[in-house]
Amino acid sequence: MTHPYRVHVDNVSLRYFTPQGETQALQNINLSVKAGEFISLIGQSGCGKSTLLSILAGILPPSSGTVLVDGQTIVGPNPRIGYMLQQDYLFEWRTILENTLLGAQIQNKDLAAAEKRATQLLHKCGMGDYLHHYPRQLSGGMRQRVALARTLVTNPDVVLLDEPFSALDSQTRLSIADEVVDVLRDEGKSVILVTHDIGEAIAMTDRVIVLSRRPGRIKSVHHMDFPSQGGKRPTPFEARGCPEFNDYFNVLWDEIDAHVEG
Ligand SMILES: Nc1ncnc2c1ncn2[C@@H]1O[C@H](COP(=O)(O)OP(=O)(O)OP(=O)(O)O)[C@@H](O)[C@H]1O
Repeated sequence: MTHPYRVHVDNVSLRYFTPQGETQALQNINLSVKAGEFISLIGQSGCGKSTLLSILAGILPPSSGTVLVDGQTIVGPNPRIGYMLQQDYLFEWRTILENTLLGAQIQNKDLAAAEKRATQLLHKCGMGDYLHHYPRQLSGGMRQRVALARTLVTNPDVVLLDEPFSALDSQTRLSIADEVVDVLRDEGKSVILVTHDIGEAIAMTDRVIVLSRRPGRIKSVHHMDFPSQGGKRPTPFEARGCPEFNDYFNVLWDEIDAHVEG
């Protein structure tokens, strides 16, 4: 059965309970993502972006509401959902290929098939010459490319990206954004990106969702429509050169800034 949306967040709220008291982190979040669509979540620090991503990943149960992937309720970590974090968490004693295979081993997948896919993915991510290197031999950008291949090796339908480039220098960020988007679009994934970088959200995703100050609610939704270049959406780097980029930036800046004013 096909569902109109790959991911559907239905009225999700989350309240943290600690010895210091309660924190209402998210309130009545409704959101859908189509197959192959890229969205981003932006908002002030503490508005609940990472909390929402943890709920989507199935590692934090919502206090109320549900998350569905193709109509199926997410009740825990799910192989259909891949999660790429700010830190790459590569194991230093495993080669690049062995690191990439990790998820497939944990999920008891056919290892010969997984090795073939891992090798293909590493080539696709520009790491084909480094299969038998160790993480310490790689730059930060190269390590994140390996982390992407590792996230994709089990072929999840949905990929969650939590500030995936924030540990990288600005030049590397720009080039890796192009490569990551290229691989994820080519693989047909649905992507949910959390970032503090408004430019990254505009350049990389089809829709930017602004969360309000805590408790996080959806404040506004913005479609990033760029004129196609050669029949395709411009790459993140090309998008930054389009006049629309500055227009979107100003709108989103105001959205977040206006919010600070209260
Ligand atoms: N484990 C926890 N226990 C209690 N409160 C928490 C916990 N994790 C987060 N919070 C609180 O919930 C709110 C949302 O936090 P969250 O980390 O999701 O925000 P964020 O938008 O991702 O922030 P940032 O942009 O700074 O990473 C914050 O007020 C935070 O202090």
